[in-house]
Amino acid sequence: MPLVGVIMGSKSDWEYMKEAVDILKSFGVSYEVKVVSAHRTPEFMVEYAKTARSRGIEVIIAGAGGAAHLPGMTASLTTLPVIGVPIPSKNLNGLDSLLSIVQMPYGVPVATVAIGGAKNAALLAIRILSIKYKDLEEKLNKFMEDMRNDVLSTSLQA
Ligand SMILES: Nc1c(C(=O)O)ncn1[C@@H]1O[C@H](COP(=O)(O)O)[C@@H](O)[C@H]1O
Repeated sequence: MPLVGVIMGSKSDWEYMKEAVDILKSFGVSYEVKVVSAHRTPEFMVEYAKTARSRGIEVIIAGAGGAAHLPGMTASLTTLPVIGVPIPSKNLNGLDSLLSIVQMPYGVPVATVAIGGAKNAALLAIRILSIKYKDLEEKLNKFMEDMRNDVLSTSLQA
């Protein structure tokens, strides 16, 4: 049963959202991936969000671009944590996506990452899951240690 639901407004978002899936895979976290659109498939979005918790999903990562209503609308239909990924858009470089996702009204939180920040969305989902799954805490410690060593071992030619 998947723990993370990765959803996106269009298959055109996949080039960005794939990065979240790659991180989940590298941590051995189970996931499902679906195209769900608040605009184009509103009934499916309602069904997806309302059944997610009972199907065993614990965190939802939702990516959308432009008038990015999917993350907020999903958060309005479930009590699960929703992490929003603003997808870089063609005309406004994702600033529209960012503002659509981040400015949620009180009562319906969406944890918004940077424009195109799908990798951090996955890492945040894993941090949330690590409260319950101790093996993930260990893997996160290792990930951070590797990152630290990588930076500290960098030598630049002056
Ligand atoms: N923002 C949304 C929603 C939504 O929020 O429900 N559904 C599709 N879209 C976005 O429209 C953009 C263009 O989609 P197409 O490439 O399919 O035309 C995508 O970035 C998608 O996330």
